[in-house]
Amino acid sequence: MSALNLVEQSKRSAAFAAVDKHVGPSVRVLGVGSGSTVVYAAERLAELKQQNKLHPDLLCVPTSFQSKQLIVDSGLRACDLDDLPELDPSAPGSFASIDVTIDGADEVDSELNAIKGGGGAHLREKLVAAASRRLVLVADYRKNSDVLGEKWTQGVPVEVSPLAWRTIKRQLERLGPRSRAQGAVPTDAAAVAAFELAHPVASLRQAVRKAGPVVTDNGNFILDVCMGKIYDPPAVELLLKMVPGVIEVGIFSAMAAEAWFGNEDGSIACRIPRSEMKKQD
Ligand SMILES: O=C[C@H](O)[C@H](O)[C@H](O)COP(=O)(O)O
Repeated sequence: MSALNLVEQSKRSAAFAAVDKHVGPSVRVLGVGSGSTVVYAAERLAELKQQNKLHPDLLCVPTSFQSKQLIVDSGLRACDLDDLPELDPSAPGSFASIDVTIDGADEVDSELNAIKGGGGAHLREKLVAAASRRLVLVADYRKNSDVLGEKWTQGVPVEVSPLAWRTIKRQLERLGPRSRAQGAVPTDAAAVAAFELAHPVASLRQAVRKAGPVVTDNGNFILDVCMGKIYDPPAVELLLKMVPGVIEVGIFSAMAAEAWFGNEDGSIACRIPRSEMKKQD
């Protein structure tokens, strides 16, 4: 099998396995992620729908324009996040009105912190993930990592306001130890040790087959911020998010409950956060 086919096959097997495990007739509201791996999840959902194995009134919450098309093309019903009924506020976890969300990832570390937004969809993806009782990631073996930034070296996708993208870029690039020492941003010890590079480099993501920048589904720009390995994803997420004009950061810290990977040898691995594994030992 060629390398390309191997990657596609591993995406497909991970997506099929995750859907089979998590999307049965009891799931009433499903979040549908974005990207090339989720295409296979949608393929499996369409099959299950044909076989009457899904809830008859299943609602699917999209995370992007692409995701909505996948839902509609699979014969499923799309529903906006804000159209979901408000749950009993006194019930535990009541904010989570989505039963489960299946989404892709660009890189996943041992605690299931993830980098997302390679396709520019991370703002809506994070909104949907935060409203989900369970976030399940699906990916091929190239995304399976110990530390974020080890395999995904294109930078953390950061959605920013087009109004002042140059100013935001400069501020993001000042998030090195020197600017922290000057008091430009918090000098919190965890944040200082959070990433590898003293001077992050942010680049405006350029469109392909259109002159100029990528414009997200929300009308914003994307800065890809290279900062080497990310040793403390929650601290870095917070640090980036504090820069005025940053709309959403493509670091998803401690949001995923499970990650399914298609391996090179054709097998499938399901991972939970390493700290959870230790508790189960
Ligand atoms: O913005 C895009 C999303 O975060 C995707 O889920 C992520 O980039 C992974 O995409 P793919 O499955 O194509 O590798």
